[in-house]
Amino acid sequence: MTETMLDDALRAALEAFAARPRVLVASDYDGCVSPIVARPEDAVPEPRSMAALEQCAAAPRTAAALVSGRARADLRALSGASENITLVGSHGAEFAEGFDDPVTDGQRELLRRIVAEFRGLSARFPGTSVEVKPVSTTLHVRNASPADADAALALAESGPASWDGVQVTHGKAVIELAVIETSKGHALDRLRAALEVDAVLYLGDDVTDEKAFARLGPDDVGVKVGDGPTAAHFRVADPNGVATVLETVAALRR
Ligand SMILES: O=P(O)(O)OC[C@H]1O[C@H](O[C@H]2O[C@H](CO)[C@@H](O)[C@H](O)[C@H]2O)[C@H](O)[C@@H](O)[C@@H]1O
Repeated sequence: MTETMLDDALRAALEAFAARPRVLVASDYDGCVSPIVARPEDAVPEPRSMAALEQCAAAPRTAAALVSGRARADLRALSGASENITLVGSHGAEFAEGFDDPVTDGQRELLRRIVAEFRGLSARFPGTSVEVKPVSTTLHVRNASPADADAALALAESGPASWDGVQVTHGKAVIELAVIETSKGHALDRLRAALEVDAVLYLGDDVTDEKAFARLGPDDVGVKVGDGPTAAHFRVADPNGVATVLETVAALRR
């Protein structure tokens, strides 16, 4: 990939951020560190981004994290992140220690029923697929015809998405149903407190990242990746821009 130029305002914000004593550099995974691809299992990271994130994690008084909708174990396997990078899965709910609250038998049973519904839908609509995670499941429609994608999503909405205890997230060519509350904003709050950092940089491309951007303060930097409404103050076009942001911060913190 080619280098992306950062605009002057973003460059200045990154310099001010990097001048803070203790910082956290955190990013979403899919659509940021990895480009969006047809099959979720093929989402490998942009090498420049992972190298820069590892450099940040190794720099003095600098923490690095990936905060993803993925199952934490899948995030570890796909990203190839070292133990130096903090991984948070399940849209901000899944830490190395597990979930904030134990997942109940009732929630496990609800998830089992949702997965069964999704598998039934997926069997009816070619090109759709089901991803099962510890507290949620995702119906993917990226590889279905537009008509089949719309029909599958509509049936998911009117079916399991309407059940009691189900949290609905709309993402990129997916609908995701969780049996616990998830929030990347909560994840950032928890990381900020645990790591005792003075400022946070967060990059994200999807609707779930807006909960993280909403938790950023005046000393923090939020970078939206791609188009769409956002609470972030800065924007880059694509994962190539993410790599440039991370490389810039890594160089400033070295
Ligand atoms: O929070 P993220 O790290 O951005 O994870 C969000 C979801 O990402 C994955 O799905 C998305 O990426 C896939 C691979 O590029 C793409 O095929 C799919 O259409 C996208 O929605 C992942 O599969 C989900 O589990 C995550 O929730």
